[in-house]
Order: sequence, then C-alpha cells, then structure tokens
Amino acid sequence: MGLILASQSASRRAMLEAAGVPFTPMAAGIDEEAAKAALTAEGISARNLADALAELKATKLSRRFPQDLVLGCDQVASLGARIFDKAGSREEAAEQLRALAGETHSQTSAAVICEGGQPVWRHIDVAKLAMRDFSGDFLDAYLDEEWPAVGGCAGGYRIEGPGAQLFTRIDGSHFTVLGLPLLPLLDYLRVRGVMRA
Ligand SMILES: Nc1nc2c(ncn2[C@@H]2O[C@H](COP(=O)(O)OP(=O)(O)OP(=O)(O)O)[C@@H](O)[C@H]2O)c(=O)[nH]1
Repeated sequence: MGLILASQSASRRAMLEAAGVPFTPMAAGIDEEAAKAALTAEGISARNLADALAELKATKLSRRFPQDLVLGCDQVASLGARIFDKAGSREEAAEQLRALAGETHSQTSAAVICEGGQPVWRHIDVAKLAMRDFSGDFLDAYLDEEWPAVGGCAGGYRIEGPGAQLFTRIDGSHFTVLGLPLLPLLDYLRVRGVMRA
C-alpha cells in the first residue's frame, strides 16, 4: 500500500517532500472548474466546497488504485459569504486583494484520503488572516513582483514569499495557509504505517 497525492499543486508536493512523506504525485483528472461551478451554484459554504472537491479528487483516483491510499486536497479563500477563485489575471488579483485589504479572511484547507474508492479519513482546517490596508502604490509594486506567480494561489499571495508583507496577524497553521492540513495528515499516516510512529 502506497500513498498517491491526487494533486498538481507544487506547494503541496513540496510540503510532503519536506516532511519526508513517501508519495506518488498524480493529476486527479477531474474538471474542477465544472465541479466548483455546480457546487457554488447551490450556495455552498467554503468548508463544504473544499471538502467536496478534495473528496472528488481522491475518489476519482482511488477507484483506479483501490489498494493505495489516495490523498485529495482543496483550498478555498473566503471573506464572509464571498468565495475567491484563483485570479485569472493581474487585474482580478488586484481586485481580490483590494477586497481583502483591511479585513480578516479565511483560508480553508481540506484533505480527504480514500481507499478502495471510499473516504477513510478527512480533515478540514481553517486559518484566519488579517490583511493590512495597504496603499495602491504598494499593491502595484507587489503585483509587479508577484504576478503571475500568485495566479495559482488561492487568495492571490504566497505567504512564504513577499505575501508576508500583506499581513498583520495570522491565526492558524502555516501549512493550512499553504494548502494542506499537514500535521493532522501526518498523524493519520503514522496510524496507517505510512510514516514511522
Ligand atoms: N506557494 C503557495 N501556494 C499557495 C498559498 N496559498 C494557496 N496556495 C496554493 O493555492 C492552490 C489552491 O488551489 P487548489 O484548487 O486547492 O489546488 P490546485 O493548485 O488547483 O491543485 P490541485 O490539488 O491539483 O487541485 C494550492 O496549490 C495551494 O497550495 C501560499 O501562500 N503559497
């Protein structure tokens, strides 16, 4: 029994590699935008959206590899009822960051493990991030430096990079902000014998 990471996320792969987790990365092969559109049409919460998408990714590959543990993940940035998609343009990234400035938003990271095509474990963690009310000049300079790199990041920032300059306070796990509830995952992997206890 091995661990498959059903994700294209460089950040998730880097976190697992750095933590010494043995895994095989594979694309989940789902149409995430179509699934997200269907789910958000129902007015779904950030928590339930992240959970549903993570389970969808894990289940899809678990049906192909029933003997392995398959980890699916998803991360949603939200402020109140507004859910932020990854920015498709610099202008969209600027609009999103202006909406988050001076507010405390949530990063919800869900992880689901499937085995034999069925969920056997899940963990959803939320971090709260207080973003400062930065100037327009700061935002222009930030995006000059960080676009398009932050186009693949929920929220439009890389917390491990210049994105740290956006914040005055973060409550919650750094790993959750990066996109994975890593410590609860490691607990489960030790229970399953994937990692040394
Ligand atoms: N490096 C970095 N990545 C971040 C940060 N915040 C969010 N992300 C990434 O933003 C992406 C959130 O989008 P998702 O839809 O959950 O994942 P994805 O990148 O599409 O990859 P899949 O798992 O294949 O769906 C993930 O790759 C997160 O790792 C951050 O502060 N730094």
